[in-house]
Amino acid sequence: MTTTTAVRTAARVVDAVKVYGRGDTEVRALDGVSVGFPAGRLTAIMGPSGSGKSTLLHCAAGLDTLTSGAAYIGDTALDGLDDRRLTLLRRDRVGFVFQAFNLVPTLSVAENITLPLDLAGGNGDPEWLDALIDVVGLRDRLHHRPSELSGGQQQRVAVARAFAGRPDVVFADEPTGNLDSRSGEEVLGLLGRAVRQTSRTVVMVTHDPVAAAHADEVVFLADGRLVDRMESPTADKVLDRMKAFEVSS
Ligand SMILES: Nc1ncnc2c1ncn2[C@@H]1O[C@H](COP(=O)(O)OP(=O)(O)OP(=O)(O)O)[C@@H](O)[C@H]1O
Repeated sequence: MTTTTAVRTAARVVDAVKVYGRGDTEVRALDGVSVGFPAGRLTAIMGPSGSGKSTLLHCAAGLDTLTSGAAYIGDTALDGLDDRRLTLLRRDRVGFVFQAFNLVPTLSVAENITLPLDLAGGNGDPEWLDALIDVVGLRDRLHHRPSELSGGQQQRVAVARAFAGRPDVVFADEPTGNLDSRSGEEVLGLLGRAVRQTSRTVVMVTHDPVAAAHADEVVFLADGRLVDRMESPTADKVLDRMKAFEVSS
């Protein structure tokens, strides 16, 4: 029997190229990126503005397609999927958290959390949902409407919703971008707990070194290329690495 110590990747891209526009207006947002996001970990994607962070996240998550190269969720190649299968994969195996909370104002907190499951025609796993409500600390708010919650609480609902269907990987694009620093810390702490307590995978785009310090690892992009990776980041180390980009650009 062969034993392997290789860490399973929840999502990855190989030789990812994304070109927007044509001719004079052509932008090479991703220029040959190969990166894997290990299962059971929180990975942050950092880099200067315009370096391709959101493009990488969207292409890795199947929200956008690559110009060339390949994107995988687990072992499933996204470019081999027709629209229907891609929709099912996004629904069943991927969760999303965006800067805007995107909650449905007329639904309660509980209904917002289970909305993806309801749309998929299932009830989800009651024990999982129950544990999740404790992880996000929303048990006493379940029957409130989003407008009755603070921004931080609303984003916690969005995080719970993203994890509700036990996805293989949750993609978060600037999840603290609309929050004050205290609420942002709460949501980041929550993402970290969700990864540790539920063994799920989170990939998060951020421009904030303090946010990136919550990750197990940071990957750095510059000009559409992967230029560095940092294990066990601290805000200071990430800030120093980002300053080096300013010097070199
Ligand atoms: N839909 C689009 N059409 C044309 N160009 C685009 C499009 N989306 C992104 N770009 C360009 O691709 C490059 C990478 O953009 P992207 O949003 O991925 O960067 P980012 O690192 O997330 O930036 P920021 O930190 O400012 O959000 C930028 O030059 C951007 O202007």
